[in-house]
Amino acid sequence: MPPCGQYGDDVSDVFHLDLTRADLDGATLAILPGDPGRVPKIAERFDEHVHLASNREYTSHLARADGAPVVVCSTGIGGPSVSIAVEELAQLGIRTFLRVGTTGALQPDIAVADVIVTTGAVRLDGASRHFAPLEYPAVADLTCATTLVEAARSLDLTVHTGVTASSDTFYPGQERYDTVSGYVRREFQGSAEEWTRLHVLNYEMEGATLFTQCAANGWRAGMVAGVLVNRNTQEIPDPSVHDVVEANAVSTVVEAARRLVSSS
Ligand SMILES: O=P(O)(O)O[C@H]1O[C@H](CO)[C@@H](O)[C@H]1O
Ligand SMILES: O=c1cc[nH]c(=O)[nH]1
Repeated sequence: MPPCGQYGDDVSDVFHLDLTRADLDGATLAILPGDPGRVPKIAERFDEHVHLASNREYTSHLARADGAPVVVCSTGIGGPSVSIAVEELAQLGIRTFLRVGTTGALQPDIAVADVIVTTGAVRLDGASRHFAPLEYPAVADLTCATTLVEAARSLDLTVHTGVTASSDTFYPGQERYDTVSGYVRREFQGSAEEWTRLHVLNYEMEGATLFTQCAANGWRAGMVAGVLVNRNTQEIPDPSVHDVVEANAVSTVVEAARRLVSSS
């Protein structure tokens, strides 16, 4: 066991990701989709890629952008699982984390298949409190956010920037009534309208943990999400739009990763 905080070349497999430092071949940037099924779709957008490991919700590939190694690793759903992926990837040398996901828009002018680059997240989650007190802001790294925006624009995508609400639950925490019980706790009743009035752009489930954990450790993090549904018109996303939404977000993060590794 290395001394606390001193992770070097001798690290054996990290506990959940089933990866070693040697597997990453010196990579310092990771792309983090939530869905393990999205990992090969992202990795194959690079020049070459190889499957590294699959354990629980964590599937990882090593890809190359003009020779530079880039890790693609799924995080599963929610703050607790993303926090494990980030910690274990950081133990192996990753210092820049780009989350790519899907989201539900709150502002009426945001359309399905647009992309959202988050500048800061409302900490509705529990896991971020394990890294810093609630007064600490969940903010994206400026270079990561700017690069994601430039990447989206270079692809002629409609990109929105601003604040995201990160909820621990998909249903009550995002004020969805279309459930078995149909019940949303009083704390969350009216919350979607309030976040909308406060100019929050969207709901998702990992950003607040990712940003707080990374900022508190001095690591860089950015996040782009494809809009699956606009909550002003619909509660549950329509599966028929999923592929185009995912493709827009994936294209953005791949282009941003290329730019970040080529400039480092
Ligand atoms: O598409 P992903 O990355 O999973 O992101 C969003 O989708 C999941 C919920 O359906 C949550 O993880 C949410 O953050
Ligand atoms: O509405 C949505 C869509 C995707 N992911 C979420 O967390 N919420």
